[in-house]
Order: sequence, then C-alpha cells, then structure tokens
Amino acid sequence: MIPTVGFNMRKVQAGNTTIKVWDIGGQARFRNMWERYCRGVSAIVFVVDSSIPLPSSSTSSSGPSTGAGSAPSEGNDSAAWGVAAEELHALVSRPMLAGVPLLVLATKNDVQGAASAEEVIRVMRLEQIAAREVSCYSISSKRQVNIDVTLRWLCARSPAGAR
Ligand SMILES: Nc1nc2c(ncn2[C@@H]2O[C@H](COP(=O)(O)OP(=O)(O)OP(=O)(O)O)[C@@H](O)[C@H]2O)c(=O)[nH]1
Ligand SMILES: [Mg+2]
Repeated sequence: MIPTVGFNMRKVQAGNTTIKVWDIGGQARFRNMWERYCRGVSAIVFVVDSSIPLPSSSTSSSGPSTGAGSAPSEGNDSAAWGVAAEELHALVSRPMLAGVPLLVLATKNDVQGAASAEEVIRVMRLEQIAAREVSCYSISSKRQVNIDVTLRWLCARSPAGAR
C-alpha cells in the first residue's frame, strides 16, 4: 500500500450492484478536496486506523494532547484521533453534504489492542452527528474481516434502492 496522491477511482462489483468508489487521499494537503468529491454521493466512507492508541482521557477527544501550542499530530499517537474527529465533523457540517449517509470504518482490527467499534463511536463523537444515517464497523482490510457487511451496507444505500 502506498499513500493515495490525490484520488483513485475504482468500480467494485457486489452482487447486482456496481459501486463506484472515489478513494481520496487522507493527508492534510488533500483534505480540501474531500467536500468536492463527496457532493452528490450515495454515501461517505471515512476510514480510521483503529490500531492507534486511544487518548488516555476518554473525554479529550479533540485537540493536541502534547504541550500547549504544539501542532496537532498527523502521526500514530493518540492525538491523531482528535484530528480525525475534527476533520470528520468539519466535513459532515458542510451544507452541500447534508443528509449523506456516513459509514465510519475502523480498520486494522487484526492488530492486537485495536479500538472496538464502540470505542471509535465514542472517540469520534459519532452520536453528535445528526440528521443522517451513521454506522461504524470494525474491519480488517488485511484479513478481509467485515468487508461483506461493508459492501452490503453500501449496496443498500445505492440510488437504485437495493433495500
Ligand atoms: N494490519 C493492517 N494493516 C493495514 C490494514 N489496512 C491498511 N493497512 C496498512 O496501513 C497502511 C496505510 O494504509 P493505506 O491504505 O495506504 O491508508 P490510507 O488511509 O489510504 O492512506 P492515504 O492514502 O494516505 O489516505 C499500509 O501500510 C497498509 O498496508 C489492515 O486492515 N490491517
Ligand atoms: Mg489511500
């Protein structure tokens, strides 16, 4: 796996449904593209790394955890959860994306000690996201865990109304 530069487009076949996936880079320099690519979509999938240690204080889910004035972490320490939560909440607050269903995927659940879906719901403050469908699954891309339920969730949000 190499970091996504800009975006990639893939079509994924799932049963009778073809899912057109826009995979957008997560690095800071690509985040201003997110809203544009999310307009008019059937669903937004936001992938987080559940192997990153959770913040020690369950209430401090945003902001830098290191000294005052330091930049928010982009690395693999627990401050990355705060960055992810802030970025997700900023994205879904965009008026153009009102009502778009959101699926948060907590990947790397094959790593020992990975955060559970419930922990990710708490640290990402998903219960604060209103007026849209919000789901969260713990998955492993590496071991193909819960990829089937993920595809079913996406198919059920297809414009053709597979529900
Ligand atoms: N153990 C494990 N590693 C994973 C899993 N999914 C991804 N990785 C690894 O995590 C690293 C980052 O994966 P990427 O798919 O490039 O992450 P990304 O979020 O697309 O990153 P950007 O493209 O920069 O946004 C790679 O080294 C992957 O091999 C997983 O389910 N389990
Ligand atoms: Mg990528």
